[in-house]
Amino acid sequence: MDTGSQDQELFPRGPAVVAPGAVHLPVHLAAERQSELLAACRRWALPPAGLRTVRVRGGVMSVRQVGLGLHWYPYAYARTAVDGDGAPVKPFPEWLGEWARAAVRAATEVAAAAGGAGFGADPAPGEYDVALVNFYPEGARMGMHRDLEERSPAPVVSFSLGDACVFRFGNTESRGRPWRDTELRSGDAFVFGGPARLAYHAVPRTRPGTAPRALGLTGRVNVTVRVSGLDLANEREGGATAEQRPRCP
Ligand SMILES: O=C(O)CCC(=O)C(=O)O
Ligand SMILES: [Fe+2]
Repeated sequence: MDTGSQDQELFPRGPAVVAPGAVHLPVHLAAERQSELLAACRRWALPPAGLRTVRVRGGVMSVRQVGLGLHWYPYAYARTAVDGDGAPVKPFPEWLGEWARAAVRAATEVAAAAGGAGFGADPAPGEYDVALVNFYPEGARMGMHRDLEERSPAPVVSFSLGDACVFRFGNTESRGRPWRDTELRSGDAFVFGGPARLAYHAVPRTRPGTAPRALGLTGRVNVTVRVSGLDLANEREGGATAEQRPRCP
């Protein structure tokens, strides 16, 4: 079915449990909050340790990224932009952790009302400590992957800004089916944890030109907020902790 923006008034989008432990929260961020988050993303994108092109085995990702709190690179975390300009990663702001916790609370209510799986214990204040900001210019996509570099089972919270996209949420076993496609629009949040924490997911395409005009963004920005479960101060320099795992460009 076409779920274009013109249908929004006729068929208001409600929160949905996409898989056990995976909840879509449409219009979670009001327009003002979206602008606030976008303004922050623009600051974070500036050097040092700003937006960069990510090299993976077999090429470069079409999505450009910047990390907060810790720097994610294929396929580990570090304290500095080891595959960028080498500068210390920008700090993770406390307010963004609070936004993530609020989204988890909202998603928990949705999951409970549906009688489904929750996310385990609510993350404590200050527990969210890293974020990955993804910028999708027209034509960018992200292949099927799992978020494996964190050592915490806490739910991942994703906030979307700008152009809508198709968000493909699969299973924990393989990159293949079954999966479910959800349209994520500007202001939507998506929370995945519990039994869905290690599920494969992807962004097969964005829908160029669908960003709310007032936001003033060409393209799509996604901010995923996570609990790293890592204390890199006590780990070896560079902080590589995860096995080499492919995240397709
Ligand atoms: O852009 C998105 O909605 C998903 C991003 C994602 O999966 C990731 O950063 O690991
Ligand atoms: Fe991901």
